[in-house]
Amino acid sequence: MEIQLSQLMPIPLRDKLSQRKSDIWNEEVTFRPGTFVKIKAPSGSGKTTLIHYLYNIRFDYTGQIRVDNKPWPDHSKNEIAGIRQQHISIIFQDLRLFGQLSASENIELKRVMIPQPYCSADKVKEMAARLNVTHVLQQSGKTLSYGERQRIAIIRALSQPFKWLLMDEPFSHLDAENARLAAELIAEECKSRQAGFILTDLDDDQHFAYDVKLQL
Ligand SMILES: Nc1ncnc2c1ncn2[C@@H]1O[C@H](COP(=O)(O)OP(=O)(O)OP(=O)(O)O)[C@@H](O)[C@H]1O
Repeated sequence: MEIQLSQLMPIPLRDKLSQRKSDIWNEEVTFRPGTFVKIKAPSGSGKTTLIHYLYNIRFDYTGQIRVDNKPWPDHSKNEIAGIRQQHISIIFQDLRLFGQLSASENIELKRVMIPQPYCSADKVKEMAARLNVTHVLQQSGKTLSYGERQRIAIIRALSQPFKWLLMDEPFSHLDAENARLAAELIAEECKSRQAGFILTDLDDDQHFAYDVKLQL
């Protein structure tokens, strides 16, 4: 599944962004299937805005985003729901766990959303063990530390099928060792699905062998 951007520009940021050079804003960009893409940008330059455009939950832009060769607005509601269940997964910067549900229930909601779950309950346990969060699985979302929330959000995103994984500063609350463990798991899961990812971050990093590096 290819994602193509054509002359994409956030309407509220047009004046600010048109004054600086970007590899993405107002350019032609194609994200090829299976590629590991890093998008680097300083704070406030639109990383979250871009991720929300790519996931089709924010629409205040000019230009076009084509998913599977079709602009987002031309997809029906059912098609969009299907793409989010089967083809595009996401780790939000603000994580978006349900505070009243346990960590385990937060993951389970996503895992069983599709009739044939992609990933088994044992696989979830295995991922939790690898990311050192087994001990918080029964804890409510609102009592988790941000680092724990981030790892639960990563596991939740990996528990569904996808061809693209969108990640908005996915290691911002993790220490170096836990970030390394999370990156290793994400890379493995992407490779096994022949999936790509689009990751935003503030700075350079060595977490992945990126195929493409872009400046926002
Ligand atoms: N709906 C909106 N209307 C106007 N301005 C907005 C809107 N949403 C975000 N902004 C502004 O757009 C800019 C980019 O915001 P965004 O959250 O995308 O940046 P970011 O690169 O993800 O930042 P950070 O690294 O701090 O998370 C910010 O200056 C923000 O204040």
